[in-house]
Order: sequence, then structure tokens, then C-alpha cells
Amino acid sequence: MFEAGIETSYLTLEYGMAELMNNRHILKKLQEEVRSQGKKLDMITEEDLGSMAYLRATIKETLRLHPPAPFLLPHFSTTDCKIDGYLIPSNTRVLVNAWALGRDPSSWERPEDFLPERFLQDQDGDVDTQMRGKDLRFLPFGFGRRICPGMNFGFATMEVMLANLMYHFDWDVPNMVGTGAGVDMAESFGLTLRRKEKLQLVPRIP
Ligand code: HEM
Repeated sequence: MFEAGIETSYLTLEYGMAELMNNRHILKKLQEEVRSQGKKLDMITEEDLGSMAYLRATIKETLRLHPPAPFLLPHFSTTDCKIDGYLIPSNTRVLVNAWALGRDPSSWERPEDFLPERFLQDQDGDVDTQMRGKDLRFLPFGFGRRICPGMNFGFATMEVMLANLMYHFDWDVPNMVGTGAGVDMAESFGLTLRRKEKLQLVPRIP
């Protein structure tokens, strides 16, 4: 439970920060949203998140490109079924490649680009319908009866953390302060998807 709850959230946050360092115009836009909403606050809390649509879109876009559980959890087929002409016999272990679904060029325009705008139309509810396993192109929390039970909590935690990182600090890459340099995005695959190198950044008080 701790592993499922903590590691997934911090890996997403780490990837989100890395993408923002490589897409400074998005970092700036996100900071503008958070700082304009968060005027005069000491901390951004859950109550302040309602109007931060770009923040939500940025986290979803991070989850699309870097789902922390790239193959979800192993499932078993309970009956024989046919998918795309392939027979999956009953009692077969099935892994769903959420990472590949999120980058499928037949589903996404410019699939390799980090573009939070693609999620901006989608504003309903707390954690929207799209992420509840209703859109099979985008399954960072899985789907069906075994969908992640920590989805709402995990998403809200990431929103609060990222909003505060944006609100309180400007960010740079060590030894490259002020140059706008980016970070390496090499990945290491396993049960969880993580960066090959730990992300190191320099916070600055604006
Ligand atoms: C970024 C945040 C998170 C992501 C992306 C995530 C993703 C996932 C995924 C993909 C699964 C497997 C679903 C499937 O195979 O269909 C899962 C299961 C699970 N998650 Fe999360 N999770 C996150 C946060 C959390 C949090 C915060 C908690 C608890 C506080 C949690 C608890 C669990 C548990 C207990 C399961 C197993 C559910 C079952 O097998 O019935 N997760 N999660």
C-alpha cells in the first residue's frame, strides 16, 4: 500500500518537473496560473486547486508520457476471449502496456511532445471521467474493478505538491543556472517506470 501510494506519486512528480525543465514555456504558463490564483497565500492547499485547469492538464500529460506503472498490475483472463483476432485463452496472465497506449501515434497527435493543452477541454469532476478507465488510450490508473483505489487521493496530492513547487520557487539545472538548459529524459523500465538518473534541480526564491 505504501509502495503503491508513495512511489507512484513521487515518480510522476519527478517526471513532471523534468518535462517542465525541458519545456520552459509550459513551466512559465503553469507558474502564471498558480501564482495568479494563489495570491497572498502562504501555501496552496486543496481548496485552492479548483480553478487550476492547466495544473491538472500538466499532471495528466505527465501521466500520459510517463505512467509510473507502465504495465499496470498483472491481470488474468477469466474466460476465453478474442482481441484483434488473437485468442486469449482463459486463465492467461495479461499485461496492459499503458506506456505504449499513451504514445500511440494512431491515438495522439504529436505523441512524443509534452503538450498539456491536449487535456484542457476535459474539465469535469474531481479526477475526470477520462482517467477512470473510460478512455482506453489513457490508463495511468488502470481500469475496471481493480482500478487504482488511491486515484483521487494520489491525483490531489500531486496537484498540491506541484502547485506549491511552482508557487514558491523558480527552478534551474545545477551548474546551468540562468541558461535555460534541460535535463536528460532516459528511462529505466521495470514494474515501475523511473528516470535513469535522479533529477537534481536548484530552487530559487523569485
Ligand atoms: C500517481 C499516483 C498513482 C498511480 C499512477 C497509480 C496507478 C495504479 C495502477 C496502474 C494500478 C493497477 C490497476 C490495474 O491493474 O488495473 C494501481 C493499483 C493500486 N493502487 Fe495505485 N496509483 C497511484 C496512487 C496510489 C495511491 C496514493 C494509493 C493509496 C493511497 C494507491 C493504492 C493502490 C492499490 C492498493 C492498488 C491495488 C488495487 C487492486 O489490486 O485492487 N495508489 N495503482
